[in-house]
Amino acid sequence: MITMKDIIREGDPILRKVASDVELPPTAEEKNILESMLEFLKNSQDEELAKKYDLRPGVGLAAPQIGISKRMFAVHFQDFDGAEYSYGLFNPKIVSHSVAKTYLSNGEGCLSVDREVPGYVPRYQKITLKATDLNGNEVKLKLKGYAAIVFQHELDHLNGVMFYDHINKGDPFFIPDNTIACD
Ligand SMILES: O=CN(O)CCNC(=O)c1cccc(Cl)c1Cl
Ligand code: NI
Repeated sequence: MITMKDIIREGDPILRKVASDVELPPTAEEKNILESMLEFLKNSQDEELAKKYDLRPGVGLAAPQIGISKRMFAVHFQDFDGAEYSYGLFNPKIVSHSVAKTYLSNGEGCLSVDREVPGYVPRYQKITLKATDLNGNEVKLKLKGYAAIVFQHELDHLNGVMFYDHINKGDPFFIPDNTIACD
């Protein structure tokens, strides 16, 4: 099982690389890895298991964060209106997005960043994302608000982007035009 010792921390160049496409169909090993990433997220959100294995909670995990520079990530969370998202995705791609942006009023955090980085992280408010899921099916997801934010945080990891790259250097709590809080 994946534990915190497997999580790559900032400073490791792999977090700044553009990850490589996964050749489809994925190998059994690639599927096992993605399934273990999803299992980590579920474990990290289970009070007993998180305590037992000293896991920091996460709603998403991208392969570069466990040292694998491949275009795959897992998400496991409920959004504010209770919709559940639990996916392992290969080669995710944003195919369209809103002009409008959104952000979480408490900012973002990252398992690869062992420090608080305060500030708003403006992201597209709505995205349409295409990918191949763990069962080998093409999925097309229309996401907005918190779900859109989480998927964009993970997709950033596949492109070597960290959440704090989006925080305004001069004023971390600057709110750009066309940007509204998601919560
Ligand atoms: O890349 C994934 N992680 O680093 C897992 C830890 N961070 C979170 O769960 C998290 C927390 C707040 C906002 C967002 Cl958008 C995310 Cl994703
Ligand atoms: Ni992260």
